[in-house]
Amino acid sequence: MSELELKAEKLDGADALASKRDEFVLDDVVYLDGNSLGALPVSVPGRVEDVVRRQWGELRIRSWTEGGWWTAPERIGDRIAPLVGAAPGQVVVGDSTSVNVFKALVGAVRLARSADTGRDEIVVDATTFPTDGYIAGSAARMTGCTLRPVPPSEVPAALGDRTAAVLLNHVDYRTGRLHDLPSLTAAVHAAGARVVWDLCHSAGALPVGLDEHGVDLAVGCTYKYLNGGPGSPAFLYVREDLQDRFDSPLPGWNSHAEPFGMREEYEPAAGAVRGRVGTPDILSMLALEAALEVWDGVCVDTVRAKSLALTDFFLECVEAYVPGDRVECVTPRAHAERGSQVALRCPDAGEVMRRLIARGVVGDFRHPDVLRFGFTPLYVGFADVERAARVLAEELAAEAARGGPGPDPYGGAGSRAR
Ligand SMILES: Cc1ncc(COP(=O)(O)O)c(C=O)c1O
Ligand SMILES: Nc1ccccc1C(=O)C[C@H](N)C(=O)O
Repeated sequence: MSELELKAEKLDGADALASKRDEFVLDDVVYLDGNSLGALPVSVPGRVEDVVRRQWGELRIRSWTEGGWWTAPERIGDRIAPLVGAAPGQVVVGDSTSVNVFKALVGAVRLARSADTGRDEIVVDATTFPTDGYIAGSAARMTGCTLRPVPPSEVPAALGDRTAAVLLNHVDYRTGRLHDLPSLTAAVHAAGARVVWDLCHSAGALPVGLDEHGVDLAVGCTYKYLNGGPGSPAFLYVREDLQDRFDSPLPGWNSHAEPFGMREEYEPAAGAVRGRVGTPDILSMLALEAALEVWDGVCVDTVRAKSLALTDFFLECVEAYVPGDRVECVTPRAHAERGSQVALRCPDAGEVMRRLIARGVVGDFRHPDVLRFGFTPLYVGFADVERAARVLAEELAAEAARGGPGPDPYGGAGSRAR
């Protein structure tokens, strides 16, 4: 056994979360793509079977009330709340992240304007995952605002009297950079504006502290580190003291104070329910509820500590195994600036990733040249990390022996990038 294999064995032996892996359906693949689609928790198939056969098949309409379907969005929101540092009553589950970005951002502009009508700018993370940028553009057009894309580090300097709302990513999907949520939130507030945080790449991976840091609104998906399944519903956080003034741009009947009153006039419900829109997607939602059971007894600080240990160890193994100039790490080394992934730039990343996947090391490729490896502390171990780095080094060496990078597998176009 090599020194790093021995080290991996020792780290796995001391891992307080090691037994969690058995709560997931995994084979001998090294799965480092939980930042795109989390693995399947063992409890989910049985629960989905019950929801479909018994709750839907036998109880039918009674399940909306007796089976707790109607209140699932708030109930499951309260299960997610402690994972993102929120007290109960502020998180609701439903719709996609994209839809919740829209609700939150338009809601944030309306909140800012209720105090100062002169605010007419939306600042958006210039490096954002595309959907947030597209939706911010539409939100700006709808609200008569100007859209200002700004790199997160330059956001404080860009804020002013005209800023209505700021949309930021907690962790950059491509580089894995963790942005400073407390200080950026404080800067936005000092300028009199409202902030919306996209937590897709931090929820379930690291402490967020929404209440502690006074965040206004936040959204996140549940299919990455929360393992809710493909397309599982997203969540929306509206801070308690803002809920009465939160004016959703999608005021569907599910957010009405009295949905079954079927009244002509809209009267928004109190609390997190105000963030709902239409009928919840119960099958996905209850699959997510089952998936969240793996968090019972798990502390996010423990998850964060293991996440940093995993990414540290991956960087150590890559440095030891991979020739220096072959890859460039674009994920910050500083723990305070690192999410739960490592992104390596490499000239023919698409082809390299294809080869890694063929050898049982599953990460993903992000346009134009990034190998992305996500580390989900609940089911990734240190031996996985060592193996991934070793296979990466072997594939890069094999490629060099073949005469270097081949042609760009995507022909230089972005169509295959996700
Ligand atoms: C930061 C971020 N926001 C939003 C999304 C996607 O939103 P949706 O769940 O609506 O597809 C993703 C990933 O898909 C993401 O990484
Ligand atoms: N929802 C998906 C559906 C299909 C394929 C990927 C995704 C992702 O979530 C991508 C992810 N947001 C990313 O950070 O690249």
